[in-house]
Amino acid sequence: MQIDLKVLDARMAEYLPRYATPGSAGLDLRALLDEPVTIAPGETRLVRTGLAIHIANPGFAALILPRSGLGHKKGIVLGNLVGLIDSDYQGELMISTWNRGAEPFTLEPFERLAQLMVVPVVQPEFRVVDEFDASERGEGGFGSTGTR
Ligand SMILES: O=c1ccn([C@H]2C[C@H](O)[C@@H](COP(=O)(O)OP(=O)(O)OP(=O)(O)O)O2)c(=O)[nH]1
Ligand SMILES: [Mg+2]
Repeated sequence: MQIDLKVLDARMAEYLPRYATPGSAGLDLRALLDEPVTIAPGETRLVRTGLAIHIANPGFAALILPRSGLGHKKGIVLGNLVGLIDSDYQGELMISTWNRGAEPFTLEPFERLAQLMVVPVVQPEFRVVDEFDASERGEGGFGSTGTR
């Protein structure tokens, strides 16, 4: 599959997203910054990537996810928890960067900050009914099958 990609800032041309290994699900996204930025504990900053994609096919979307190492060790995750990139979005990919940790974090220009995963999407039609066909679970939820 191919997805159109625009390089919105020439500095990103040498950092085009690529799969790090043959089995990678995600592509690292880098921070487009003029200089290092320090994000205080609790602070959220919208960080540019300098890239835009147009997925075009409504059967796909992309998710922006945290990088595990930054998230676990430094507390750098996403202010929206997960970013959803619609197939018709043509604007710049932006990373809502939340320092949920206890220490200030200095983000360096072009540092790998988050990752992008392309996923299949279905857009079902909704058929309004009065009753559902019976299922084993029925309406049980929120621990109804036990907690361990
Ligand atoms: O982390 C993110 C999340 C979203 N987007 C872009 C792509 C997405 O297609 C668009 C809209 O995102 P979403 O629908 O989640 O936000 P919204 O608050 O509902 O905005 P809108 O009214 O534009 O749909 O913003 C990003 O660049 N980064
Ligand atoms: Mg929306």
